[in-house]
Amino acid sequence: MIPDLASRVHDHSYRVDPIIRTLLDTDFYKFLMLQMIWKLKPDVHATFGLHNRSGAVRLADCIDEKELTAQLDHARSLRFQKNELIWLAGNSFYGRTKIFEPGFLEYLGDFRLPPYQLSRRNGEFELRFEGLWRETTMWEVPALAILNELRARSAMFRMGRFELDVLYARAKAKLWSKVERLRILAREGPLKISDFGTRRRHGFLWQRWCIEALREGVGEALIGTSNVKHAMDLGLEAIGTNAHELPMVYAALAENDAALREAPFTVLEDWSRLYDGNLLVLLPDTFGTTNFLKAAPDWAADWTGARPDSKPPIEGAEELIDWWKARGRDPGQKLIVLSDGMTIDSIEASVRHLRGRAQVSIGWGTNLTNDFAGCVPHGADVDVMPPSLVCKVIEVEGRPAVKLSDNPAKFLGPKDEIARYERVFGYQPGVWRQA
Ligand SMILES: Nc1ncnc2c1ncn2[C@@H]1O[C@H](COP(=O)(O)OP(=O)(O)OP(=O)(O)O)[C@@H](O)[C@H]1O
Ligand SMILES: O=P(O)(O)OC[C@H]1O[C@H](OP(=O)(O)OP(=O)(O)O)[C@H](O)[C@@H]1O
Ligand SMILES: O=C(O)c1cccnc1
Repeated sequence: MIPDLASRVHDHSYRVDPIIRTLLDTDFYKFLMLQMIWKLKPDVHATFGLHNRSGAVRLADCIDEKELTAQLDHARSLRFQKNELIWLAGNSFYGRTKIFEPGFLEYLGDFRLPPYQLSRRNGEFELRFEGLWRETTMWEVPALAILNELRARSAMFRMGRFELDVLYARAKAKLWSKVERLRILAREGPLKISDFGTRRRHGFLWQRWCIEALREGVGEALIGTSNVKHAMDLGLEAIGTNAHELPMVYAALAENDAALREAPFTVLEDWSRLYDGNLLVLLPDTFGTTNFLKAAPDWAADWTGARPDSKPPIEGAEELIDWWKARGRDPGQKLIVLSDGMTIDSIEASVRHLRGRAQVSIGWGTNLTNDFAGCVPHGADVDVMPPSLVCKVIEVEGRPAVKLSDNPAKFLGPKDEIARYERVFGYQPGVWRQA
């Protein structure tokens, strides 16, 4: 039973209240990827780093460094509990039992989050995680969830009991109005939606409220949550695909341009050695979607679906549909996971547009689990707007990691390496926009 949220925030403001309480409080795809890393790249070192894309919000201005340290240290003190490992071992995921090997579960038994490096520069935190990839990768989601929740707490710290009550009442009503629109959408035709909102959520219990509200509101249309702890507790499916870090690390490890060009497809080959069925979802945009699809081996078109993650959703989906058609596959049988900054408006528009043309599934993140805009009693929205924080792999075995994406705002890496990747992959900026 979820406690009264306003009372809880009020009552918990006087002592350390751990944000991450279990290592299962993370995205399911992290476990899928971790098993592959543990099996195929156990000795690779990869550094992850925090990157704040919202220039206007300086985290160190609103988050107390000591509190941040206490939260990060608490997360480092966690171990997987026996019952959690038994659940991971015995539960079926994507219709498959024993998706995790016994050796991997044994590895998890000894797992703890590796050390972190925290410093400050120009009013901003620098947070880095250096070490083995099979350890550092697990920081991404909890680190982001901690920072986002600390920021939300700092905004709520000065609010009184009734202001908090109104804040949550408004946020609940706001979410419910989205649920009502989804109900209409679900009555019109197929709808599949999943919570992807762990990393940028307002808080753990708020995320749970959102998931449970969605479940009551849309029923079967809620296919699950990417959050493993919520999935376990609520008896929901754990949902996951794969992330940019895989091609980013493989690319950084490439010894020459030819190997670099092949790296995104080597990732797919390795992934398909471990997983099949609905877990074969292409992530085409790491170094640009158009060139990825053009260069992709024909067998890639046999994968179950794709997750376009940086073009506007309809354009991204249309490009995939054209590609499957050109490769002689039926797009109507393919799964398209839309997950980049989805809002209720873009969900409605893309689901309606794509109905009957492909199987669409929505991964709903920030706009599900951290939308308090217009809910603050004094109207100071800026304090509750989630900053665009990411925690990305930045260095691999001493070499810089690069992400291009279809959206230049998401580029990562040193300028000269970005230029090299653009050349090697034949990156085509904005080609899709002119279509
Ligand atoms: N961040 C979190 N991660 C996992 N579980 C959580 C988290 N926050 C709350 N819970 C769980 O939700 C329930 C209600 O939480 P809450 O913290 O309000 O309980 P509590 O009795 O006040 O405990 P505490 O004083 O330790 O916070 C408890 O079962 C708690 O374990
Ligand atoms: O609804 P949202 O808040 O967008 O959450 C979901 C997004 O989060 C992840 O990427 P992340 O933003 O961490 O990195 P990226 O933007 O570089 O893909 C994921 O790839 C989704 O795009
Ligand atoms: O599994 C995924 O693809 C996923 C989950 C959460 C957030 N972003 C992506």
